[in-house]
Order: sequence, then C-alpha cells, then structure tokens
Amino acid sequence: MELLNVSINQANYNDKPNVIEDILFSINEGELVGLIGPNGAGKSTTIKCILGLIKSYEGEVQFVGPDKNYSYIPEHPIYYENWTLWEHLELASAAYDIPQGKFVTKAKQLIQQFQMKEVIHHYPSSFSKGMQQKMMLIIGLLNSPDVYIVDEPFIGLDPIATQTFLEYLEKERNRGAGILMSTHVLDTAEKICDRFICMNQGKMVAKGNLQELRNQSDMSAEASLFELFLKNTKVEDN
Ligand SMILES: Nc1ncnc2c1ncn2[C@@H]1O[C@H](COP(=O)(O)OP(=O)(O)OP(=O)(O)O)[C@@H](O)[C@H]1O
Repeated sequence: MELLNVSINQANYNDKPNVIEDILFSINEGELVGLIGPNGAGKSTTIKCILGLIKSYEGEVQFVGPDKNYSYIPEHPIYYENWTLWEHLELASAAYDIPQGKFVTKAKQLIQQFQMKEVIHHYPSSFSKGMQQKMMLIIGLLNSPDVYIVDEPFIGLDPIATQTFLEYLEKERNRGAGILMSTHVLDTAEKICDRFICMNQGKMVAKGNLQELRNQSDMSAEASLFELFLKNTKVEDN
C-alpha cells in the first residue's frame, strides 16, 4: 500500500529556477527507499518539498490515507541551546502528542540504546557532532510514525550507533513504516534499501531495485550500487 506519493514538476530557490525537475516516486508500506546522487544533485531540495519547506514548487506531495504522520531526521542537527537532551525529547513528545507513560518508556529505551544516558540532562551544544546526530535520531524515532524522511543519517555516527539505527529501521519497516533515506553511504544503502532513486543535476536519472538499475544502466549482474552511481552521474567534460 502506498504511503507517500511525490510528483514534483519543478522547484526553485529565489535566485535559482528549476533546481529539481520531474521528480516522481512513491513510498510503500514497509519499504526503505534510498535517495542517492552527488553533492548538489537535489536530494535535500526534494526532501524540503516533501516537508513543505519550499512553498513555490510545482507539483504535488501526498501522504496517502487518513491521519498519516511522519518523522523527519535532518542532515544537520537542529536544537535549542538552552534546552537539555531530555527537554528536547519532552518537547517532541508534546508536539507528537504521545501519552506521558508511553513517552517515558520509549525515550528511556532509545537513550539507553544510543548510549546517551550519561548526558540525558546535558545541553546539546556540549555534545560531539555524533552525539548531536544521535539526539536527532532519538527524536525522530520517538513517535513511531507511518513515514520516515531521513536526510543523510550516518555521517558522524560511530559503528555502534549506526548498527543500533539500522536495527531500528529494520524493526520499523517490519511494523509497516515507509522510509525515504538520502545518503552517500552507498555500501550500506546497497545492503538495506529495497529501491533507489538516483538523482543528478536536479533530475531523476535512474530508479528501481538494484537489478532494475543494472538493467537500465546496461551493467552486469554483479555491478555494485557504487558502480551504478558512477555510471548514472558521470559528468562529461566539455
Ligand atoms: N537555500 C538555497 N538557496 C539557493 N540555492 C540552493 C539552496 N539550497 C540548495 N541550493 C542549490 O540547489 C541545488 C541542489 O542542492 P541540494 O541541497 O538539494 O543538493 P543535495 O543533493 O542534497 O546535495 P548534498 O549531497 O551536497 O547534500 C544546488 O545547486 C544548491 O546549490
């Protein structure tokens, strides 16, 4: 069953027209879709359109079915300087309207799993980049949404946190959540994603599962996601 339908004809920033064009895909229940492409390809812009942060795009983004909720895990940590980790979680819980008992159990479980117990009452400005990223993951995972929109979650995470996050994603997929995840970490994406959307210079240049990408790209049955990425995003020298 479809959870999210994205059909963007074009989007622009004030001074830049057609930053992305003809982006068309959907996310189904229990599916993890990888959004890949070089720096500046338009992945974050696509995500911003989905989140409603770019008002001037042409097209439609539709969460299918009644009362669908989503979580956004940003690429760059966003936080309030004067609020502790726990206060951030309380704020998120209020925003998501999570019952108090359920919130406390889930928040403590996530804090334990992401090894942040020691800093539960500390300010995120005192955290390392990876710890700030873990706080973003914990906030994003708090409300068990129907859809996750995740923008490059892996940068700065240590291997244990990466493993914890991947296990969580797998659990959430089994529950039926759909996930759109932008990432440059192609070896991980190759292992965990069901399908891929490959963007280059604002356009979708390939989409499908690994085998479909290989067929579309005229590559062998052994071609890795990295090789498919290179083939589809090659910039010709003038
Ligand atoms: N706020 C902005 N104002 C103007 N142009 C922008 C803005 N944000 C991004 N762009 C431009 O839009 C294009 C797409 O950028 P976007 O951030 O979507 O790429 P990306 O695929 O997410 O890249 P990366 O992998 O580096 O995060 C780039 O040419 C970029 O310069």
